[in-house]
Amino acid sequence: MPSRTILRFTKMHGAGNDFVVLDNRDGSLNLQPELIKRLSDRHFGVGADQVLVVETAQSAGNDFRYRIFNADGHEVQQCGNGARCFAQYVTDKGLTDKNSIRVETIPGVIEPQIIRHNWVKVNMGPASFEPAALPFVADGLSMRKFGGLVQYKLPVDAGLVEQDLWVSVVSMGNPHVVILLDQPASDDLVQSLGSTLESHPRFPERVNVGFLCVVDRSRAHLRVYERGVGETLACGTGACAAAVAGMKMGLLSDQVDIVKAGGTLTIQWSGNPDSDVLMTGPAQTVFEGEFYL
Ligand SMILES: N[C@@H](CCC[C@H](N)C(=O)O)C(=O)O
Repeated sequence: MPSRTILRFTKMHGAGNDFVVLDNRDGSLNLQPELIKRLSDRHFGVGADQVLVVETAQSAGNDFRYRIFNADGHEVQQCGNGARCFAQYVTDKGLTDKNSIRVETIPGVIEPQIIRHNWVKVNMGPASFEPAALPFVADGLSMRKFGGLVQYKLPVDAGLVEQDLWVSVVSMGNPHVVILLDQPASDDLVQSLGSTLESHPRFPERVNVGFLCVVDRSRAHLRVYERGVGETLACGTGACAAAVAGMKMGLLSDQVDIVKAGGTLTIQWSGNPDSDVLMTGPAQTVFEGEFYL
């Protein structure tokens, strides 16, 4: 029997947004795009929307470093559902005995807190509505205000939709465009408009596309076509972005349940520009395994 190099992993999900979680505290993993793509592949690999990596913190006072890779192999800045799974993972593995941890990500430190087993609240830091933060090239576009939120008139040609579309942009450390609809988005709309906007030239680093439909002031439906993945059953930063957009528009209260195909996340935000966005929801281990490299 030939010897095989084995990569141990944990499969997790947060509201159906699924992850392969790797422990790289010793820095030994070679996290090349090819490996990420193989792990994420639903037919030839484990299957995941994102690969999450646990590393040691680089600054004193922080507990861990958290790296995130989309299924297409690209490293990205932030992942909300992943943040809850990250906290549950380091707790389950006994890597910390703290209830609340400080976790380094590319845009800054986030603070997940275990509320109870498999239920995590995360301080995701502030939202930004500045185009440059995504980045989004807004030059020359018409703008209007919806409540306190700027909307941009974006020319789109996406098969089903060939028109000017009013959109808002939000950075949760990673880029989001939010489209407000009167009714929940159809599959066709999410696929055609999602894929077109994800790589629209106005978003040079591509974008996550959220389709928001408000039910009442404390509840909204959301579908997200994620950058580097396609539509997922839930997107945590997408829920934060859509919720704060809806709050700024005056349509949602300061605590809202965002309902997605895979589950519901609760988002809280005071509305002050510098205040942090809080996200609460599930984080579940599914299985552990060994991947043959
Ligand atoms: N599923 C995530 C977001 C993951 C990253 C995103 N696709 C991006 O490219 O920015 C979440 O729960 O936030």
